[in-house]
Amino acid sequence: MQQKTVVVDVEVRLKRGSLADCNSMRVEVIRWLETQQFELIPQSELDFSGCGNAMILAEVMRITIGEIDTPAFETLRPCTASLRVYVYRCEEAGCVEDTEGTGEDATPSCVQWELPNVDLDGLWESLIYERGVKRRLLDFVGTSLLFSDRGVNPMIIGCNRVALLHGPPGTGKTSLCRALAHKLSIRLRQRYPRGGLLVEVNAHSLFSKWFSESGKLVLRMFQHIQELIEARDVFVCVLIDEVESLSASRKSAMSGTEPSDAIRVVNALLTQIDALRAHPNTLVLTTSNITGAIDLAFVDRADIKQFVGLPTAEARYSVLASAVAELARVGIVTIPPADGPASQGLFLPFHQAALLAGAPSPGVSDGPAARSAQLMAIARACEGFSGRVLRKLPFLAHANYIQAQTANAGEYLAALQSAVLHEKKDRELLAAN
Ligand SMILES: Nc1ncnc2c1ncn2[C@@H]1O[C@H](COP(=O)(O)OP(=O)(O)OP(=O)(O)O)[C@@H](O)[C@H]1O
Repeated sequence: MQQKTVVVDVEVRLKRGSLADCNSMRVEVIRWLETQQFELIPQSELDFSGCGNAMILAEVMRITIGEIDTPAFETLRPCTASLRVYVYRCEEAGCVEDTEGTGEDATPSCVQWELPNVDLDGLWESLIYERGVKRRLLDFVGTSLLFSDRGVNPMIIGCNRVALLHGPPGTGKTSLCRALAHKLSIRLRQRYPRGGLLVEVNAHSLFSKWFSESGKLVLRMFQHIQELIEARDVFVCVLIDEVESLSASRKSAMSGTEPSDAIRVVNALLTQIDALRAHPNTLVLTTSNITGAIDLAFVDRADIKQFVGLPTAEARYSVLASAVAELARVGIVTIPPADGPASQGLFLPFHQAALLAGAPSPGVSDGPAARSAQLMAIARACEGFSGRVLRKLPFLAHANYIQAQTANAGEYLAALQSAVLHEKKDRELLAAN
């Protein structure tokens, strides 16, 4: 018998209103998968329509394969993998804003999500980074939990359970933090049966017109977080966005242009973050656009500092391919029936597309190879664009160059190319001014 070595995480989302028992479902899914020979593709959805299991067909909405740590090109099948199956239900209500003040003066101090949350489901898979970025974040949490389980003395080995994601604007840092919190609430379900909570704080908002009140605001907010943490069967992620604004305030305070209030507020925040360390069911995720501007006191608290850069050619190709596939799914982009269902056969995988020499011949836009070559040329032209810009281009391509209910794939890709050229010109103009 072949040895089962590679661990594969499989997430099973139950349908809305499903009353299925998660443990029984887990057993059913494992039983089915262990007999299957198909290839497991990392971060893809599994087609289980032909599984022949009445319980799975009636109750399951989606089955997703997690990150797989095998060398690229190595084929992995369910029957030879070691499967870790997680069954979950999504909280249907979106985020809730906890605001300070009333009327015009109302300032959202934090936003709270119950996890797993329907609004965040699929976000992790939609974010495309170089190999290892997501794995590193998951491994960081794994090590943090192991150390706290084994009672490793924090005075001997520092572990604050604080992560800092930094990089250019629009590269998906905030989204990645939200997606990580959602993912953890699914994967840590056995440990935290009541699920998770994500409390999102925008650091900048702590220093706006509420400046003189900020100290109190920080304390009140962390008191609230402490109350949430008290329930030991809930995993609480605290996301602090734009942490560089804290340092800016502290620096200006130290140079004497601001009252000592600013120093007190930042110190209060750092003290509160330190206090969270005592609770193993918490994780602090922070983001920043300007790495150099972050307070060293803050940087030192982060156990890991993950740079999140502009998308690589492979990521750009995948983001754009997923956008065209989505438009094909809803029938806005059409593909010839001979190419198969819209969800498949639209584009070749990146490594195959990269082998296609140059752009496709003019006028030839049908068939996965021709489309992939065209998309590859577009993806290459998008060098320097952030993920945020890439996600907007497919909309602009339609709005500016199609303006019809449907377009064939060739027409749409030509529109996408025009949208990219337009975006580049806009950027050149902005840079020149
Ligand atoms: N690598 C990527 N893959 C897929 N989508 C991405 C990627 N990077 C960014 N996006 C998309 O861009 C949008 C903006 O992302 P987000 O706001 O999380 O970025 P950010 O880095 O936090 O930005 P900022 O620093 O300006 O706050 C999201 O819709 C996200 O899904």
